[in-house]
Amino acid sequence: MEVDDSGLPWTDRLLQVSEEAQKFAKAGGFDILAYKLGAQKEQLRPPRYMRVGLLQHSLFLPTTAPVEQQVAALHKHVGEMAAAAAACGVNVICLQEAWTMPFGFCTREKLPWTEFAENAEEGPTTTFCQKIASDHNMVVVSPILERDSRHGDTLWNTAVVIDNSGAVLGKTRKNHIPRVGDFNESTYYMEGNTGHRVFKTEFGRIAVNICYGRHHPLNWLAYALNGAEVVFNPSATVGLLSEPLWSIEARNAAIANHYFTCAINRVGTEYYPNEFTSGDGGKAHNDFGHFYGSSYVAAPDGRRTPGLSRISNGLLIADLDLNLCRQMADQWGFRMTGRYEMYAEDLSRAIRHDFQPNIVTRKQNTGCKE
Ligand SMILES: NC(=O)NCCC(=O)O
Repeated sequence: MEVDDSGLPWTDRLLQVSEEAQKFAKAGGFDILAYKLGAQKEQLRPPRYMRVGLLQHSLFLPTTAPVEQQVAALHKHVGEMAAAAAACGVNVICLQEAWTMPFGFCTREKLPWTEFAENAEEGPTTTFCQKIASDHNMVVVSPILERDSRHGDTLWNTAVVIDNSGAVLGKTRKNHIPRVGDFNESTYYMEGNTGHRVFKTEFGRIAVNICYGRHHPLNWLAYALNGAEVVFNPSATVGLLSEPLWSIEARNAAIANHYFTCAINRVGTEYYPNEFTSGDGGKAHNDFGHFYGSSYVAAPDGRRTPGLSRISNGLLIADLDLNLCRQMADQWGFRMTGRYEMYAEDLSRAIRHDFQPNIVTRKQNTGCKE
């Protein structure tokens, strides 16, 4: 059997969780799972492990509590989960989409939900995450609702990336805004304008494909073109809508793009004070349905970790040997065999207003005998 540097099989293996982390988990009522996704031993390159931590959680106060109190409760509990991740030696943690707030976009009401928006560079949540990052030498990916006051107070769905020194490395915005089910986010913010940034950290190159972007294979591809080795997919999605797709999309993206993917979803059912409808003839209701958690990590060779719970708060830790990305690129050659010029030509034709689909019909094919 192939072994890695530690002499253990390089396939999946459960990691030990430190006692200190277990204490945090018991006190905070959340699960911790830890796995290793190793690579084959190479002669010239030592293994290059990045230890990631994925956090999934519910709200800690009702959606009707004062905004400041809701944010403070989330900071407190998520801070404890991050401390558990630090106690496990995590290098990079990623929080769930819009982690500081209820996913109140279903309501289409502006207040109080827009009051959760914050400045990405200097807002209280970024300051909070900077301290976690510098205290624990850990990169923090913090997806928030952004208020961009330099551009007319516009709102964005943004992930802030803070490096392990505590400095803001940059931000990246959600590229694809859903128009499906109760996901009425297009009432609040537009498609992101930051492209497919990849962030070079001390531990490896990371990117963030926020939620609905996971349904778009070309979106995943663009992060690979820019050299991502790990792509986080912080999400907020509900069972009746997307659960059949959940285990497939991020895993498939990992295979197709020779990188690791980390799919993260919140848990719980959020209730809103005023009823809203789903535009499907059904009855008005006060809840968004069940956010099913099930966060997981997928490797470029198709392996994946088990998922966190569908109902409980949790921290998923995974050791990723980034050498596996190039090993899979060499083995399968998807990047090498991709016909990018042909796709680029197809795309540039398809976006023209006078586009004619390239369909061969009998009538056009005059060279053939009837
Ligand atoms: N947050 C978000 O974009 N949700 C859309 C639904 C989905 O992609 O599953």
